Amino acid sequence: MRRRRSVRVTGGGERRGGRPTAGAGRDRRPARSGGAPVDPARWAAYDAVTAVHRDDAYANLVLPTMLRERGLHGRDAAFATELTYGTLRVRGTLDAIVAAAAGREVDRIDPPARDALRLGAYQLLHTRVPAHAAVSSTVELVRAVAPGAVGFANAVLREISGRDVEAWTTELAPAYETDPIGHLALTHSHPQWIVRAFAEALGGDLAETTRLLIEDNERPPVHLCARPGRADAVALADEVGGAPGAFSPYAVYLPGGSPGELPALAQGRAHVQDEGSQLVAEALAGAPLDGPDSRWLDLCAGPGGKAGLLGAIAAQRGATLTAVEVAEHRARLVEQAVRGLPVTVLTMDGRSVGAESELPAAGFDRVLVDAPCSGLGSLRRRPESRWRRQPSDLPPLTRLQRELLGAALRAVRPGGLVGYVTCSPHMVETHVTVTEAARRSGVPVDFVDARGLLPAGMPGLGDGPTVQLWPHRHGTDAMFLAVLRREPS
Ligand SMILES: C[S@@+](CC[C@H](N)C(=O)[O-])C[C@H]1O[C@@H](n2cnc3c(N)ncnc32)[C@H](O)[C@@H]1O
Repeated sequence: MRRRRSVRVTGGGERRGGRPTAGAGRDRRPARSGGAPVDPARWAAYDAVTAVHRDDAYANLVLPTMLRERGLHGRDAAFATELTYGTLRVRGTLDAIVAAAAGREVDRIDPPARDALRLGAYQLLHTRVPAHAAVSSTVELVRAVAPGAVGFANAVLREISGRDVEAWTTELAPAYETDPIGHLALTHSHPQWIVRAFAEALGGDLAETTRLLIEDNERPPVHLCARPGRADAVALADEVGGAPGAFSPYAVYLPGGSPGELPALAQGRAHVQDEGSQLVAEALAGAPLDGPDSRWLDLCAGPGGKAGLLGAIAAQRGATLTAVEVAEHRARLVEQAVRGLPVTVLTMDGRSVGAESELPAAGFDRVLVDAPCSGLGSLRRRPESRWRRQPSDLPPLTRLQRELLGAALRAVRPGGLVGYVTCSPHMVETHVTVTEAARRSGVPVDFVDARGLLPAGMPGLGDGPTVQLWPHRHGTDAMFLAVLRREPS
């Protein structure tokens, strides 16, 4: 029987089992039973992947902390990051291959051995690590975390190493002709329901859906937003060694993938923000509006990315922004993000428009609803999220989205504008929510063609009046934007 051995990462840098963490980056810890040592980068990747699967941790939060605590930099940190994010992203395909090689479902493999095998399979199938090194280092990892599974792991890895990833997926995926969604899901490592939702949002175009799935599996570049009035994108790009964005006038693409401790961020001249988020915020701020234009509202502000940009634009235009966030800790993040800008942060439920004096009905000229959503549009930035999300998440989310958009339509004055945004292309969170919320609100509205609010010449914006951005078309997260004008009274 295999013994389970839990390896736990704690905030204090201690692990059960006595392996030190803090400052251990240079250590070559001996394997437990006399094998070769496992290097710190693979340990970090293993511990991060395990924390995600066992503790529901987020890789983009847990891994940087681990790297810092263990003193991992440069190539070690890059390797640990590649292993962690890559393994989590393509877990679905890896699991099918591990199961086939093991002759049993992955659910029937002990979790420590299972995560080690996923990491080993990733190295064999998706990296240039020589096969013998991928196998031996993974076997040593298994020796440390699941000693009873060493022989099993060795056999499974040798079986996997006999073919490349194309050969494996050709064997395991259903035929494209009879089951295109199942084929794409296994080949490109996405849950089937998500592939189906993407295909629907792309009008059933499976070739384009495939391009999107491929893009979702790439490591995305970090985008910075040069805050208007505080920084210029071209100068910031020079300063950080990056490149100005293709579409947003504020965007800078950062080389190397990590913003680290950039002075521009510390000094509030810029913040990290996907270019798509910048574009939808800028679109709402720039939409033509008759009459007063000084009271802006962000109804779902945490953690404050769009509030930071809107606040900076508001400062230039003599407007003020009210930023509403229901979660206390996220409201505090908004406060940090808007420091020095003409923004008032309210910790309250955005649905209370008309019931709270700070959120008067018909009291705002421009209102943003950046609604809580499934996040299916930013899967490339959150490697584990595609496996965590479930179709059953959608009904409560869409109810909340409708209620928040209804509140926004109450909050905007006659003639004013509401921007509805999701970081999801799922039709029930985009078109269905907007149509239903507008119908139920009883507030008469017209759609503004959002295509005309985006930079001239931007390709692939569809037939309007709403806009769906896409990673594979625009290099942005898949942000959706609808702009509604409340009919003047
Ligand atoms: C998609 S995020 C907004 C992202 C933000 N606009 C930005 O750019 O950083 C949605 C936010 O809405 C908040 N939220 C959820 N329900 C809410 C409610 N009823 N009222 C106000 N905020 C709510 C969530 O806590 C979350 O912070």
